[in-house]
Amino acid sequence: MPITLTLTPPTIHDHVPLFEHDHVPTPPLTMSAASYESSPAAYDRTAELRALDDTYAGVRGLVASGVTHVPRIFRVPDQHHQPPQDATVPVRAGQEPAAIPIIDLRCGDHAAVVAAIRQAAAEWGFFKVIGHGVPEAAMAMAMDAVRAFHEADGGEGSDKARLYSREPARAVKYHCNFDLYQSPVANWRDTLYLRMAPTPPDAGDLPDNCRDVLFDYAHQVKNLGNTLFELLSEALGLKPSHLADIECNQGKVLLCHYYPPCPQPELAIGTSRHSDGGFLTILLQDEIGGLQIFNDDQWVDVTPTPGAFIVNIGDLLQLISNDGFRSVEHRVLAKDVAPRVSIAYFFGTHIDPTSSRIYSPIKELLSDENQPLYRETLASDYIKHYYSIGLDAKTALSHYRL
Ligand SMILES: O=C(O)CCC(=O)C(=O)O
Ligand SMILES: [Fe+2]
Repeated sequence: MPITLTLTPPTIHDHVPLFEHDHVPTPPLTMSAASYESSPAAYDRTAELRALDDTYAGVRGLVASGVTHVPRIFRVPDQHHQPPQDATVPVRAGQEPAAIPIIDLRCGDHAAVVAAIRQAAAEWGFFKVIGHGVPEAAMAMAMDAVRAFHEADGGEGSDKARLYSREPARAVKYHCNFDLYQSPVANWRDTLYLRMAPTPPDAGDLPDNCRDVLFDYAHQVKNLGNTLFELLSEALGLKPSHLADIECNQGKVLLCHYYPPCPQPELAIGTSRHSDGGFLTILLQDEIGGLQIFNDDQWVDVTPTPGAFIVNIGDLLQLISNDGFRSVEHRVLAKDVAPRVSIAYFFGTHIDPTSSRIYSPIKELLSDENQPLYRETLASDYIKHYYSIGLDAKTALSHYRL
């Protein structure tokens, strides 16, 4: 299977404190639990990344092989668990989620819903929605299908082997870390990637065991996304169709994540801290937990709420709203209890690399008191920039700040 790799030399890991080993073996470049008990002297990060990639089996395959220690490519530097540089207080994990708003879209009071969304998007950048109209059965079936895909064997001829790729042009692919060779820390996570729009994938490309269910799920969540874009437009004081008119909802990507149980969760991270690059994300998580957002100088748990979706603002919506809405950093902790499944549905024209659309702060929102905070950007340039950085930094948006 052809895989195009862009290799970058290791960075932060050169400075990570090394683990103590009495014995210094040379790790073979094959995928086994033993090969990942790598030693300080023999550590070749790029080779180990490649070794993992070459298995086509991801973190799930590693765990299935019986690994009992977190391999170094996944080990998080100490500073990773610290807040971003501008924060002033230490991290406190395990916060109560008291203030993350839960918004009932069917409450019957349209103005109240718009006001709640305005406040949540401006203050939190994250909120949960209930009364959203997506049948709970469709949500449950999608989660089961994603779990089944990831837990299936990855041997020759399997869907996993067929789909394993990080080729940008492919609409349907499966891989371990889209930014494996860019980011300083490999995440304890595998992902099935489905680009649903602007061009829908061939049905035949989707794995047999989740094709119909995920198509149906994507259809339902697309409708919810359209509703949310209308509400968000109104929340900005614009006509309901404004965000759709400027094509914020055109590109659509589903990321179906699987976080295998981690033998040393304190040494690894499920998803490194990042903000989402697009306009809007609608996330479904199972009951395991681990998602946190960085709010008010601390990490706050986004606890599972049965039947709810989590909605968050992406970088480009922060840019065009001229900071009216916030794109907030979040991360997923590794857990040792059980596998965790989540499905993130991203909306953003920028996901289409051929898009020639330019985004800048929306003119109707600007005034003498509200001067533009960002320079304009070609949608495709933004995404290129975002992907070139990889997760683990919030520098993509700041690059465009005036
Ligand atoms: O798995 C999750 O809960 C979050 C995933 C996420 O943040 C992302 O895909 O951007
Ligand atoms: Fe995210």
